Amino acid sequence: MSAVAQRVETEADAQQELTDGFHLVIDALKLNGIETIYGVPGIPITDLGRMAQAEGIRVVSFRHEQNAGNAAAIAGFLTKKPGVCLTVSAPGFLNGLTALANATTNCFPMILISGSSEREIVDLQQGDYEEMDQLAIAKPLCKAAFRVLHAADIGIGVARAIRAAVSGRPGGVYLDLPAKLFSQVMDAAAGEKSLVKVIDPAPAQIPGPAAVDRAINLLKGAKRPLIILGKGAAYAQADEEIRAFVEKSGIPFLPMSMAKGLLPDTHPQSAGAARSTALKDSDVVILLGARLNWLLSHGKGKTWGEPGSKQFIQVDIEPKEMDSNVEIAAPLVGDIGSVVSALLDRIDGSWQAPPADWIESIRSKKEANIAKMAPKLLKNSSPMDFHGALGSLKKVIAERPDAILVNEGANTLDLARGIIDMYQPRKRLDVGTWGVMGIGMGFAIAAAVETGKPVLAVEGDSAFGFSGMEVETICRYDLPVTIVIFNNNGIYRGTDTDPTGRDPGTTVFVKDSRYDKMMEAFGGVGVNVTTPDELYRAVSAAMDSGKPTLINAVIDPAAGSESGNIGSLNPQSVVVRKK
Ligand SMILES: CC(C)(COP(=O)(O)OP(=O)(O)OC[C@H]1O[C@@H](n2cnc3c(N)ncnc32)[C@H](O)[C@@H]1OP(=O)(O)O)[C@@H](O)C(=O)NCCC(=O)NCCSC=O
Repeated sequence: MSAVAQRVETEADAQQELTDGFHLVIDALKLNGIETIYGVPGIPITDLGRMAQAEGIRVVSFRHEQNAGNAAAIAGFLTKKPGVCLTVSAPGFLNGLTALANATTNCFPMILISGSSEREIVDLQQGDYEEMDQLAIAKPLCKAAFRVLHAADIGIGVARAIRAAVSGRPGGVYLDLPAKLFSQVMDAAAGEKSLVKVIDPAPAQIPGPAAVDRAINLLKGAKRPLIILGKGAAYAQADEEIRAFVEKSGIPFLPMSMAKGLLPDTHPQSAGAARSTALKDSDVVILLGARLNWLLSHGKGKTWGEPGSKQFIQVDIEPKEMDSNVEIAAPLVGDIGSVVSALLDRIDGSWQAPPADWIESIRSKKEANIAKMAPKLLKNSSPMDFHGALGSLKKVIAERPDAILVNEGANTLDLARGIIDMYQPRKRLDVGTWGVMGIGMGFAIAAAVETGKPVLAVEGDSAFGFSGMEVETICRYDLPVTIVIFNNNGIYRGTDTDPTGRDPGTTVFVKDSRYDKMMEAFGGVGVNVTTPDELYRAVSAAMDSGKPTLINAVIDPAAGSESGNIGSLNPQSVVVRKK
């Protein structure tokens, strides 16, 4: 019981049991099955964290709110329950907001709960401690934003936040809790009654029969059909239905990055290693929880072959997603599980497998690409190049298919995505829709906390920098996280120079840094490796030990290309200035 609640209890009728805002927030979260809070303590939520811990909620305290927010977001993706991030007011809130916006963009259910300063002072702009109109700032960056002013409304506020985060298209929700709310006191029985258990927070959305017919007819008429699996399909946890749909239909599938493993990358129907062919030559494409955004070249242009050569079936829970970039011939609005089950029912005796020449053209392209890649993965050179190092990590994951792979960087991301095969759903967590750097340690921590599985975070040296201080958090909570830093001394590569000779080049870091020493500073294991063989041995040992480990993998500073394989997004100057 908080000091305030205690004092009021002794002063008032000793028979009357009281509760306060702190307890009501905790009770509301617990009632709705929230088992973990990710956050950073401070005014005015320090006691909330302490009390939540005392009440049995797992509270994971971070060093920076952005990382706590990313952890909450990916916890939401992994569990289909909203991940909760708790922050202090103004600056802490703003630090968490990047993660909230990223969660919304990626459709991860998350609730950012921030303490805030007094309404009366904020609204008159009288300069309160950490004064900021947080609700107004959060609104455009999330699905919904709520503020609770009275203890009796905490139950409703938490319920609304949960339902908004997980129903329909999931996303980020902001819940503003002013400092004064926490010490508001009310009768305990009335408080308990005011709590709301959210029933059926994400109701199934069944597709209309006509929409299913339209999609099935299109698929039946296709000569070169393709299934694209997005992270929405991974989120849905309809793994068996999706697998059955792919296998019974016989249609080749192409997984987006975080959908890898829904079916194993080694599955005979995978078109992952024949991506260009699959996109360019297909005639009917069914998008399962994948959006036609930049990652799919907006469904048009040379990636997609001849203009007009494509017809799209799109499965999405959000009707407004349809026709966002190109015409969708067969929109299928509903949740992935319900839609796939409906499609599956229609794959009956009259279904014919796709034409053999289509299957063969994907297979031969795939085999050619894999054969071309194979020798590069076996190179045991020192310093390492990306392919040699990733060849080692590919083996590590093949031997531990239930491990979770977190991945960010430029070349480190783009090459790992293709090279490291995934075998199980929701085991690959990466930069997602925005291609955002900084998710690494937050994702790794939540993956370990939520699943208890070994986590391998494969990080570019630049990407790691955004969340690197959380290695202390990993050591403090003794989490089974192995971090590999691909250290090539800079962003993209480590060879740039300042043409004026005054400063370091804008994309380089301190040469030959030893990131492994950071881990040792906090009692974890640090290892420095220079060959793929050493890397394989060090990562295998770390993952088997379950001890927090950071492996500094020395990569040739000249290895790597600008922006990995999305260099075309980087504008280039067309003017050469005369000196
Ligand atoms: C936009 C993309 C979806 C598409 O990239 P593409 O290069 O077209 O495809 P990728 O999937 O990367 O595959 C590249 C090629 O490798 C082939 N490929 C894929 N897997 C394999 C395996 N296992 N073996 C052999 N070859 C393979 C694939 O068929 C392609 O060849 P072909 O079929 O022959 O073409 C991707 O680049 C992406 O997800 N980018 C996000 C990057 C990001 O977020 N960066 C953060 C910012 S970095 C900050 O600077």
